[in-house]
Amino acid sequence: MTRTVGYLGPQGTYCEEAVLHIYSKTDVCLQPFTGIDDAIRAVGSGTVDESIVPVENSLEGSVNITLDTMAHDVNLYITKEIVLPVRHNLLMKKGSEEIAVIVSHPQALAQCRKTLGKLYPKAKLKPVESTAAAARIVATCDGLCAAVGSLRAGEFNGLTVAASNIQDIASNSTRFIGLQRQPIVCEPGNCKTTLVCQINGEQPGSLYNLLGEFAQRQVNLMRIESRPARTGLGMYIFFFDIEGSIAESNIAAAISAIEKKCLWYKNLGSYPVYHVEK
Ligand SMILES: O=C(O)C(=O)C[C@]1(C(=O)O)C=C[C@@H](O)C=C1
Repeated sequence: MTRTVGYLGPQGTYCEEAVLHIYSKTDVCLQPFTGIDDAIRAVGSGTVDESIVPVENSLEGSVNITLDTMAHDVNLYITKEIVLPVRHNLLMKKGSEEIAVIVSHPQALAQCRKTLGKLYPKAKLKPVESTAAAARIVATCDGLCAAVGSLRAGEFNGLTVAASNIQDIASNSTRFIGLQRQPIVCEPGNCKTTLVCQINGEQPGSLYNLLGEFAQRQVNLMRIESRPARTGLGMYIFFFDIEGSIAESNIAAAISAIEKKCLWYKNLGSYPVYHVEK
């Protein structure tokens, strides 16, 4: 049976670009969603086999909706990571000159905030569901609007490029993850492992104690991110990205020690990392 892969649509998003670096269009059935959380929940409910969604950007940091949905709303595993260079363009209707409104995904607008402020100080920035949704809107607007998005989004919607490489930092890149209902076996090598847990924040040293379990086993942490636990103000959950696979004995031992010290805990899986060259 053909594998169905969900992503943040419509056609022309960076998310779709990440999917197409992993799968060929002829091998999978691509299913666009209007929201990142919809794409994630569709894996949980069995509507699609996998969804590929953004999780972190080098300029703007975490994509909170991805972290929160994974922690609170579904029980899924990360099965791959794709790091994609993100080069934004300002897309306009052919023949337009003035720009009063610039539309895009909030992450994309934020990644270009300084550049847009310099080029179009009077333009209003308007967030929409995705960069490709923004390009669609511009294709049907009165001509005073522009979209921040990819060259593909511009091409699909018949737009011209008014400015290219408008991200505030040239090396801008976004990490995407593939989510599935079952974990994969990731042989030690180019692997990462992600955990999320809630600790007892009222006990002094509880985070320090957790970190000690990694340190004493020479386990390298690549990222720590905290998000609200949703159990009250001042309560947090922590995401840990670890270098390596749970198939490695020191990582497996650190994880089982941590499990015992948390109020709740989820192992989000061990998975390979793919870097897309630009
Ligand atoms: O709107 C898109 O094109 C997306 O794929 C979403 C998204 C994100 O949410 O981070 C992906 C990559 C860029 O960082 C900007 C936007």
